[in-house]
Amino acid sequence: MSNASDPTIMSTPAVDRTGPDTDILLATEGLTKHFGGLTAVDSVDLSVKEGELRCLIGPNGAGKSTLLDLITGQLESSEGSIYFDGMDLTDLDTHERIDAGLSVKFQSPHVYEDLSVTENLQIPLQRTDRDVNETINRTLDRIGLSARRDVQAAELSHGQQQRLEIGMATTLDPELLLLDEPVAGMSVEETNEVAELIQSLNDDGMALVVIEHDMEFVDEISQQVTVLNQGEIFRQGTIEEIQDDPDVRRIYLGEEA
Ligand SMILES: Nc1ncnc2c1ncn2[C@@H]1O[C@H](COP(=O)(O)OP(=O)(O)OP(=O)(O)O)[C@@H](O)[C@H]1O
Repeated sequence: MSNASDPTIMSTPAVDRTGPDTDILLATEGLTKHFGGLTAVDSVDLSVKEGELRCLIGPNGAGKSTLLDLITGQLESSEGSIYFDGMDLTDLDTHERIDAGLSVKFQSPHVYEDLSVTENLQIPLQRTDRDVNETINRTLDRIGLSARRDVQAAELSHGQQQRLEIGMATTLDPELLLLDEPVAGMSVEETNEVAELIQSLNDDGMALVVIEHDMEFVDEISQQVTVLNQGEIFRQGTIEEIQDDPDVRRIYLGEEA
């Protein structure tokens, strides 16, 4: 989505940071969140390029989920700005951010267990003029649940519920999908299925930010990695650079440098 035709938005700095003249899709600037005396996210400048797959890692309590909640608007920032696709999202609510092209899947499944797989997928399509049947069929194919389309969501395995929720988060083809620990508690087979799904979404051009603890999974899916520690960006680089960095091993893996 682009607002290049809107002169009021063109005159804002957001367009310089994430607009049509740059390949940066999301940029946070000085993003900060205080909880009382604790600074959970501390002056974070995070950039995500169009079509990029970036993993966000870091020790427990590093601020990963808080950063994701600030980007989606679930939490209000204490300081700083969030730019996305030429717009300043900082003061927009979550629904407006979704309309702008952001989507999120939180850690635990939020599917409607009493509804069928297809009925769950219809929920995000209520406000769209898309061809619902075509969109649902394409999504079912993408998440590998075509054969289970009429099954109640309560009957699905944990891994299938997670894939259904990724399907719900992607029916509207967001430009950026944020995933919080998408393979937590999954078997190896379920983890591999989600890895394939994430890669196919990325192959289709979707940018993703994935919070993850499982380094094997990060190694499998990731192009770029950001390490958060004590609310700050500690390192950024490729998975190889991050894995070989002795300071990252010390803070993240608990090893001595
Ligand atoms: N609503 C809240 N009120 C007060 N403190 C909070 C709140 N949410 C998070 N925190 C604190 O902010 C810090 C960052 O938490 P956050 O959950 O973002 O870390 P995380 O990197 O996602 O950790 P984990 O990997 O364990 O999920 C922690 O010290 C946490 O206790």
